[in-house]
Amino acid sequence: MRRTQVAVAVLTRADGAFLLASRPPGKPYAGYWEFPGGKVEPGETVHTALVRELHEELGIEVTHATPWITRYFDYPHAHVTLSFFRVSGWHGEPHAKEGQTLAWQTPGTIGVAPVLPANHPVFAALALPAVYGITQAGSDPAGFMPHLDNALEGGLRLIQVREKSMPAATLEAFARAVLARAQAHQARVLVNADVALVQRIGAQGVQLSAAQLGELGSRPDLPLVAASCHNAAELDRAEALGCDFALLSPLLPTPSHPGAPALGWDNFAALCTGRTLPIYALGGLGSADLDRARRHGAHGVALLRGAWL
Ligand SMILES: Nc1nc2c([nH]c(=O)n2[C@@H]2O[C@H](COP(=O)(O)OP(=O)(O)OP(=O)(O)O)[C@@H](O)[C@H]2O)c(=O)[nH]1
Ligand SMILES: [Mg+2]
Repeated sequence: MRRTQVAVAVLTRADGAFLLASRPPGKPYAGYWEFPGGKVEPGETVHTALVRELHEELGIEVTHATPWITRYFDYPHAHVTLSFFRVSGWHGEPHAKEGQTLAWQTPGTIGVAPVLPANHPVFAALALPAVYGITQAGSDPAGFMPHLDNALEGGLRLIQVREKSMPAATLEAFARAVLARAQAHQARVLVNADVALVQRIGAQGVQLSAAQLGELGSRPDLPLVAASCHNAAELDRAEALGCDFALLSPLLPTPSHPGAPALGWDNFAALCTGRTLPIYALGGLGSADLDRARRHGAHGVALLRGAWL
């Protein structure tokens, strides 16, 4: 069956709420909740289709839309490729022009049902924050804690414990301390590479190395599984394993990996295109680079030094 190309919008307000619409009577899956959007017509790019659909369905003019993730789903009536965009800028007040019902939703707590079956993983992806902080305690775990507290106070909600040079016992104590502080802020913690350590301390997930991606036969049984990727083959593997998100690095040259060839923005954007996984850009970035990273297809930015300033 031919694949139908669909442009889909996650219209997001400044307070983080996003818009869902119920499908009007007469369409397949009438009454189901979906993101606004619709089919790409001949001669259109996905972006122009998105702009047209939001004008037709909601009466708004899109001013800022960035590519996000892609979903491939087979319905009995159609095989669809759903190209999701985040829409964060528009003129006008969204209103239902086609008999839909509209509802603003908070990420993490969807208050409407049923939703279109293709969309379930999309809500989990939307609940991943924009910034992923990677610890840099080095040989001073105690000295790192005030930086962690500051970052949590400042809104950091996703953390990777990655301390390659820490002895095992120190690392376990450090990871437990990070987890306790994170949980007080409903922040989630992943630990680099060590599934057994994640399970022992009850952290939310593991950040798999590219080498582990090649070795694992199946997804570790944890709430969050992320992958560290550097090329298309590793991203393919991360998707096949059913990871929740990926890091893609190094985007720019960085002092933490001197001499490693950087991808650059164009290669980064090409690697993000068509991916089902949300991708965090890593390498040489600061939090001020979030919008630029998103314009190149990133879900968010992963920061080492930049998360703990
Ligand atoms: N708009 C939209 N479509 C979705 C989502 N999820 C999903 O599986 N789809 C599927 O994508 C396809 C295209 O959707 P659509 O019915 O909105 O297309 P459209 O606006 O061009 O409508 P039309 O064909 O009635 O003119 C449908 O098969 C729909 O089930 C979603 O979140 N939003
Ligand atoms: Mg539509």
